[in-house]
This record gives sequence, structure tokens and C-alpha cells, in this order.
Amino acid sequence: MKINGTPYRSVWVDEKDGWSVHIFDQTRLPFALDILQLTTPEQVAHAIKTMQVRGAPLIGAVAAYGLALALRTDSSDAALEQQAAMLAATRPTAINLAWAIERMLNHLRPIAPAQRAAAAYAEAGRICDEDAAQNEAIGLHGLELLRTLAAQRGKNDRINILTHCNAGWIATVDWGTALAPIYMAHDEGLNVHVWVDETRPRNQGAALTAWELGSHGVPHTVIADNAGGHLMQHGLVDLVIVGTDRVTRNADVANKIGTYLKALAARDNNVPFWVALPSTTIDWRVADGVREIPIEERSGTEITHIHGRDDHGQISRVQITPDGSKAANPAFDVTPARLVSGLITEKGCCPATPEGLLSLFPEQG
Ligand SMILES: CSC[C@H]1O[C@H](OP(=O)(O)O)[C@H](O)[C@@H]1O
Repeated sequence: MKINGTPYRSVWVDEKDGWSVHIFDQTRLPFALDILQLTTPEQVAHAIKTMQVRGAPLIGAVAAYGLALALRTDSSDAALEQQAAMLAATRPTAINLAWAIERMLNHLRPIAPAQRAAAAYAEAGRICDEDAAQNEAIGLHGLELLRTLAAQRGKNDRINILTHCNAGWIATVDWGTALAPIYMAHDEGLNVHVWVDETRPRNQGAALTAWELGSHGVPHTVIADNAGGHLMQHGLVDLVIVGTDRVTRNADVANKIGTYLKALAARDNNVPFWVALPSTTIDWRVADGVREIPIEERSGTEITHIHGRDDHGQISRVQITPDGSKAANPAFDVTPARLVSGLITEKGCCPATPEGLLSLFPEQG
């Protein structure tokens, strides 16, 4: 996507040196556009753990380059396995991370150590290109949904879409998942508006989704996480589109904490609840999401403290709870398939059922 007219992806290899890896420091957005140059697998692991880089497809792609960086230094079998395990352990919920590392290992194990680093960069590049293409396809399939909604309404009626967290281009290599159809609808001239859940505690909505949509000129309004149900009750939400970190073969959906509550409110108000995902986010090995998907527990300081720009223009962190108060911080929840209206994938849209998924991915049957 473009930033001030310049096209960017969310991760890229330095054109000059041909091996260092660049990402945006997402903990500094929206107030600073800082590009980080990663030169070691440890720096990649730190960036993923601290959420300088985040978003299910993107952390998989960046971890793949982390393995390529590792192999520049030591391409032995032992180093390959050890560095892969280290990178895979950085975050537990998004299946894209494990998927990308497994794909890299399957590709690299049979290759002679001397050729592994070059092969790793090439495979990581393919992972990035595929993600960008898949998300563009998700956008086109989701656009059909929005066109249908617009056709049912008056031509200039506003379509109000609620989204949770950030599933935009900065959460993927490019285009995004939940936001891809919105960008395309806006560019086509459909009258779309987005209710942006702030998404406590890390505020990916307030800081990242709002920044993305504002940069692209998409009308949007940032709201408290707890406002969505009220807006739905008053007919101000036409549909919900969110991203996801892992979808099971039963179509249960793991996503940022709070997604489940939005799905409950949507069901109670007959608001369609759609989930956008590339097939790399499907975990075919898991059926029951609530019982089987590992939910990342992050530091309580993400609850007790908040980042922002202070009145002096400095990005700072302030405490918002009393000294000594404990905090719990599960970073994801699981929405059962029964609350999901449908899935938007690169292969098309389907019901949130095992049969629906297999209709698009019969090879998994
Ligand atoms: C397109 S994946 C976006 C997905 O990832 C986010 O999690 P995090 O910001 O912790 O990496 C969130 O669950 C989004 O829906």
C-alpha cells in the first residue's frame, strides 16, 4: 500500500546490501514512521515478541526472513533447527508463524548448508509474494460482498462496517485481510465508513487501523471497544469484518481479545459477522478452537500502562491503574463458528463450517 504516495510492503530486504530486513516499528505508529533494519535472528525475535512487528501473516513472513538471517552466520543442521525453534516460540497463537517456519524447514533441510542462506531468502520472498497476492484476492472476494450490500441500499447510502484490532496492510505483507475489501470498495467509490474498535490494551485499532484508513482517505470513526454493541442495537452497523490469527477445520476463529464479544453482539442484533483470512491462517490439525488453540498471555503492564503522544509531542507511557493492582492480559479469544456468518478467503467466500472450508480447499479433505 502507499504512504504519502510511495508504495510500501510491511517487510522488505534492503536493496543495497541484499540481506538486511526492514520493517516498520509498529509500536511507534501513528506518531512516528520509524523503519527498523534487522540484521540478526535475535532482532527479529525481539521485534515479534515486543510487537514492533505484528499481525498473523506478517509475523510468519518476518520470521522466515529471520531464519534467512540466521543461516548467513551458521547454516549447519543444528543451527537451522535451533534458530527455527527460537523464532517459532516467539508467539503461540497465530498459526501463520508456525506454518512459515515449518515451510522454511521443509524447504531448507534437503539443501546443502552452503546453499541454504540464498535458498532461505528466496523462499521467504515467495511467502511474501504469495501473502500479498492472497490478500488482494481476499479483497476482491470481500468487495463482492460490499457491492451486494450497496446494491440492496440506496446508491449513496453509507455502508457502516465495524472492525476490531488491525487486520490491514500493516498486519500482512500487503493489502491486509479485513481491510482489503474496504480499500477496494472505497477506491471504487462505494460509500463505506468504518467503526474502528480502539482494541485495548495495545490499541491496534486506534493506532494502526485508524492510521491506515486515514492515510488512504477512508472515512472512519474510532470508538471504545465497548461501544460496538450499542451501535449495533441502533442499526448503525451493517456488518462486521475482522481478521484472524487461527481458524480451525471446524471454522472456530481465534482473533484479538474482544472479538468474541463483538460476535455475540452481532448475533443478538442480526448483524453479519465476517472473518477474512488467507489459507495460511487455517490450522487443519485443530477442530475445537476454544479447547485447542493456545491463547497468548501477555504482560500485565500492557493493561496497567498505555502509550501515546503527550502534550509536549513526545511518545510516552503512563500508568493508568493504582500501584499494586494486578492485571490479566489474555491477548486473544476464540469465536465459535456458530457465531460467524462466513469466511472470506483467497479462494472465495464460504460458510463457517467444515464443509464450507472443504468446498474451497478440497485437497484438505
Ligand atoms: C491479518 S492478521 C491480524 C490479526 O493479528 C492481530 O494480533 P496482533 O496484533 O496481536 O498480532 C489481531 O488478532 C488481528 O486480527
